[in-house]
Amino acid sequence: MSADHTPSEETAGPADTSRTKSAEGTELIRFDHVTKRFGTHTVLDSLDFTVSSGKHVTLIGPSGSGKTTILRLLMTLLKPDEGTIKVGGTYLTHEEKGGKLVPAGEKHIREVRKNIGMVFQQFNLFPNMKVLRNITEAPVHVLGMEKDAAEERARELLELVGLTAHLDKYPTQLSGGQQQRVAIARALAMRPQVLLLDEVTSALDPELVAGVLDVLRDIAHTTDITMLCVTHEMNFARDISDDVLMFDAGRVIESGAPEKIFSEPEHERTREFLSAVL
Ligand SMILES: Nc1ncnc2c1ncn2[C@@H]1O[C@H](COP(=O)(O)OP(=O)(O)OP(=O)(O)O)[C@@H](O)[C@H]1O
Repeated sequence: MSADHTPSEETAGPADTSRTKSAEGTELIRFDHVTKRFGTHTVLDSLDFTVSSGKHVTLIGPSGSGKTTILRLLMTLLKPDEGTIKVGGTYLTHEEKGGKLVPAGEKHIREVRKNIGMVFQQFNLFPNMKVLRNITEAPVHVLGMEKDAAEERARELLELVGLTAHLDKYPTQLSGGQQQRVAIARALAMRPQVLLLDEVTSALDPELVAGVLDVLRDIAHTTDITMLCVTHEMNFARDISDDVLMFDAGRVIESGAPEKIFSEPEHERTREFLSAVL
């Protein structure tokens, strides 16, 4: 579903964000016949899609169409009722034991999930830790990074998100937009292969939205990280996406390059949705 993307040297920018380099264009995320129900409500209906390494893929569609559910499945905050999910060629939902596929255990899930970083609507920073420590905490305690190396990396990332002057502050001393930029730096500090962005500006005051989107545009254009993004910011989606997937009722009804989806949508539901949001 995701279009091929020609490898480009210019994507190897100042913040090399991938922990395990995988060749650009290889399959990084795979959903195979994934069904998710809440009670009798089928939110994802035998969903198939793939995201290739290095791509920026945006999920759009009406409220309740299942976009956030996809990100929550990838974060293993939810489990699918049917189907399988792979990240970097490894099952997230299952593991192979004795030649058989069995439901994944906690250890396996933790290992695969290290490849995935997520930024949520609410910034979810540790309130009792200063900005620098918010960013170094997981690399030190989860990846086992040396504290000095983690701090050096955190300083680089704070520069990337424009917050060098604030590293010694507590989250409550920052604006919502600044807190969200710390959350972005914190996610990148784990050197994930894929960054999941779930409506990261929807909890922000309008005047703070542009600053956060600019930082994400910069990351999209100067690093080789794969992005899977749910957003209602259509101009942002148009700017950063290699592929846009239009969801309706738990299925992808249309997909393609942003120029095609935004300018010449084929599906009536896509046209209706875009005319309501653009
Ligand atoms: N934990 C849950 N329990 C019950 N229903 C849920 C749960 N999480 C999501 N849903 C329902 O699943 C459907 C899809 O939700 P989801 O958040 O994935 O939609 P979305 O496309 O991201 O919508 P939005 O754009 O409004 O965020 C909605 O009808 C929602 O109410």
